[in-house]
Amino acid sequence: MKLRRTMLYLPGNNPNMLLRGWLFGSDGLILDLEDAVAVHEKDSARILVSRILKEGEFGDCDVTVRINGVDTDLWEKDLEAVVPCGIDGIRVPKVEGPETVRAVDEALNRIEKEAGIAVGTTKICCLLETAQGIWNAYDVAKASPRVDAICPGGEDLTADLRTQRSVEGTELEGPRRRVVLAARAAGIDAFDTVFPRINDDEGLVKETTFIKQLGFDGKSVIHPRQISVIHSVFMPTEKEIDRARRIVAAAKEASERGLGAVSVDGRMVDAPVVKRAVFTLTRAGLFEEVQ
Ligand SMILES: CC(=O)SCCNC(=O)CCNC(=O)[C@H](O)C(C)(C)COP(=O)(O)OP(=O)(O)OC[C@H]1O[C@@H](n2cnc3c(N)ncnc32)[C@H](O)[C@@H]1OP(=O)(O)O
Ligand SMILES: O=C([O-])CC(=O)C(=O)O
Ligand SMILES: [Mg+2]
Repeated sequence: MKLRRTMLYLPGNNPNMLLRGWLFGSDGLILDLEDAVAVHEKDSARILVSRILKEGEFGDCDVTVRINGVDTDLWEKDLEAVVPCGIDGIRVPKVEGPETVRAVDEALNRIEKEAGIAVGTTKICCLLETAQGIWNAYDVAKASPRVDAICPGGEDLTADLRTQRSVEGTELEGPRRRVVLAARAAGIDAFDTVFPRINDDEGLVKETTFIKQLGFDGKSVIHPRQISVIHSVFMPTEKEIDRARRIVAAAKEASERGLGAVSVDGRMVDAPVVKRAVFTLTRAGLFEEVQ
């Protein structure tokens, strides 16, 4: 079991960031070949990323690569360069519908076979950054068993919606709710978009608190200083952990004694309450207590 609260973007043309990115404590890394890389550097970034995947260090981070969009002539070359290196997954930008996922899935099948990697190993995280992509969120999430997460891409999406990113995030509220709903219906993870104001910790806490409440599992990150801020919002408080432990213990005892409903702190404890308590302990990293 592994938490995926923060995924740090590392520009694919920046050797310093690519080599040191794993040291900052994020749960995952996204080596980026798409929008962080200028058009004239696409080939050199692909070579650099592939080399660093082979020779670099990544600790326990979930390692993914954001490839270029399927509307370019770069995405298959990207896959061919990075998939044989043995990564956890790829992030596909600007996914508009299930057919995009199926095209990537087919290419992955071929590349994994040729590389002697078990077919299906490389997961797909889909970025939904157009109105059409958000509209098709559930179909995208179900398009291949490789899809293990979907996320709204707030920067591109606000451009497509003909609006601007506001401090309050009003313009992203509907898309975010739809992405979480689609992800949960499909049984996969939902990650939130990046927070672009790197020096605004207060704004980041506010946004993370909001997206956590909506049900997101984590957030993409552009700067190392954002990681601990997000982790602290996702970390349950001592009080929440204590209560969750007592709920799980009471439920266990009730089941051993053949009892149905029990109460903790004067509140009925039934199956959904236990489920939420287990989730709180999981989020606190107390995996052994929920086995
Ligand atoms: C809309 C989208 O598609 S978002 C995804 C694509 N965008 C990206 O990947 C951008 C990722 N982020 C960055 O490139 C940078 O954080 C920037 C350009 C926003 C700011 O960079 P800087 O001005 O260098 O920030 P700052 O001076 O605060 O950096 C402090 C240190 O953190 C390092 N750092 C900053 N961002 C990152 C990062 N994403 N990954 C790893 N290290 C980083 C810097 O290299 C610097 O290290 P140093 O002290 O050894 O020189
Ligand atoms: O949120 C992300 O992953 C970044 C992105 O591509 C966007 O916002 O357009
Ligand atoms: Mg984008």
